[in-house]
Amino acid sequence: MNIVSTADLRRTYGEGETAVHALAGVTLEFPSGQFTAIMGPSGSGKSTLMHLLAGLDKPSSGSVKVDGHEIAGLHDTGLTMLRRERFGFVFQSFNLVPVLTAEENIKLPMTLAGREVDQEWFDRLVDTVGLRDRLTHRPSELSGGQQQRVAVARALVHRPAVLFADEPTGNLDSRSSEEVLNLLRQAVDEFHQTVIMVTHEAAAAAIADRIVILSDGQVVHDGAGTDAEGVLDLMKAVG
Ligand SMILES: Nc1ncnc2c1ncn2[C@@H]1O[C@H](COP(=O)(O)OP(=O)(O)OP(=O)(O)O)[C@@H](O)[C@H]1O
Repeated sequence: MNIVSTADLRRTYGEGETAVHALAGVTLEFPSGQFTAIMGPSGSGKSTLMHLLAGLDKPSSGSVKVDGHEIAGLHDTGLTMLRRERFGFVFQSFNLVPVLTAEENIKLPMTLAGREVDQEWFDRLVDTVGLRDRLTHRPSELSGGQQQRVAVARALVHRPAVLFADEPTGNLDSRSSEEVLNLLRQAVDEFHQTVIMVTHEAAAAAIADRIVILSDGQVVHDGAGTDAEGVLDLMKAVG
């Protein structure tokens, strides 16, 4: 089953001669339980695509469906609800709340939604991300890798339909990157999560089941995952 799908998705910034076609007709399907890496050169439309998929921006034309329902026409409150209920987010800049402890940060999506935290799930997440002994620490007392692991747990605490990751390893050293990527992989393999990750790092994309490459706002490659060398070859092949 497709959790998210797009049809002829377009997003144009500006008008007339100066218009930028950030997305120029993208049709993609994202089945449940798949780990997709979205790649492409700078300015190819990766962030624009992710923002549209996640209901953070509205398309100029075309369709975005979540669970088979069109979201392009939803009002802001509807989109906010959708994001809160169905999506989890991990960004390059961890985006944790500085005054909250790691535990409070992880539980925040539930607190905001006024929902009870499933303690068993919380415990499993905390053990998976390896932060049991850091739960009372504030973000400033954690390393970058630890902060990103808090962010991953936070993104999963409400069991989202899709976890969106935007350059999740962009601010991390290679060891922390590997830890965070392995966590995302575990989320797919063990928790049957669906992950859509934007990255320009071949080593990061190599963890995915599927590689989508954008160029000038269009899909120029959509195929099975491969190792880092294979990803680099793909990137070269599409120019
Ligand atoms: N708010 C905006 N206003 C005008 N143009 C924009 C805006 N956002 C993005 N663009 C343009 O749309 C195109 C796609 O941008 P986008 O950020 O989606 O690319 P990207 O692949 O994510 O790039 P990067 O890897 O550098 O983050 C670029 O040409 C960019 O300059």
